[in-house]
Amino acid sequence: MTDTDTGAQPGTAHARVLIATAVPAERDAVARALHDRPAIDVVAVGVGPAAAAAGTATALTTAELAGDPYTLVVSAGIGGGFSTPPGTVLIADAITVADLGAETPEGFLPVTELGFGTVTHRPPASLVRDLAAATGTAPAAVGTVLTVSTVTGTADRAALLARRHPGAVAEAMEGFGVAEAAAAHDVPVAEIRAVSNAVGPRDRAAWRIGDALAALTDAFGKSAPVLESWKNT
Ligand SMILES: O=C(O)c1cccc(C(=O)CC[C@H]2O[C@@H](n3cnc4c(=O)[nH]cnc43)[C@H](O)[C@@H]2O)c1
Repeated sequence: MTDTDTGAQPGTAHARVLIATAVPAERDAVARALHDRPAIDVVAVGVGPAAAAAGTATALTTAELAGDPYTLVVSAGIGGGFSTPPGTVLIADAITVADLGAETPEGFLPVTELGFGTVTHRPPASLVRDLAAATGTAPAAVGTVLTVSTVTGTADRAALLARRHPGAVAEAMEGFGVAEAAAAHDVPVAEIRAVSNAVGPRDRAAWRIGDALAALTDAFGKSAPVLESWKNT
């Protein structure tokens, strides 16, 4: 296929978007909004940052080797909200791993303070702005989405995370892994979450997964034109 076939300017890579969810139910909720969008692929990469990084990196490498690389990666799914009700759509302006580091007698040290790696990936500001506008997301619902390896289950832990990350709007388990893979391939990243539950004392019966999945479908229906047309300038 040539650049002309895709409608892109000659010599300009056409947009190709990879959306990574944790589980098939999330993948299907996103994909429901994306029929007739051949430039966007949705894959379920597994639960947790390690599975997410491995699955995303595999998809990125496969596309590169096929000569049709992805130009944008999105981590998507349901998540715990810090202060917004189930069904709220949240957009990350920072994707931060909350529990990568070391406990010390003086408290938690992020891995960067140990001299390693990174703890935050920042989606491009113009993409965050365009996604928020397209989905009608309020400014208060744009913020840091934390990545955790253990779902928060107590009020104490929720308060500690909120104190440590005052800009946090949500926690989930994959964003940082997806972002690490995207960064390794030099591809920009975004994260979109729909709230299924509150971050706090564990109450699995109170999770509103159906509401969150429906909100996810709606958000991706509205976001698809932005994802397809957004250019990293
Ligand atoms: O049981 C189902 O039908 C079902 C359908 C879709 C998704 C699920 C999940 O359990 C997804 C797990 C996924 O959700 C994220 N998540 C949601 N709430 C939180 C939270 O409070 N803290 C951290 N992560 C959360 C997370 O990304 C998981 O991978 C079930």
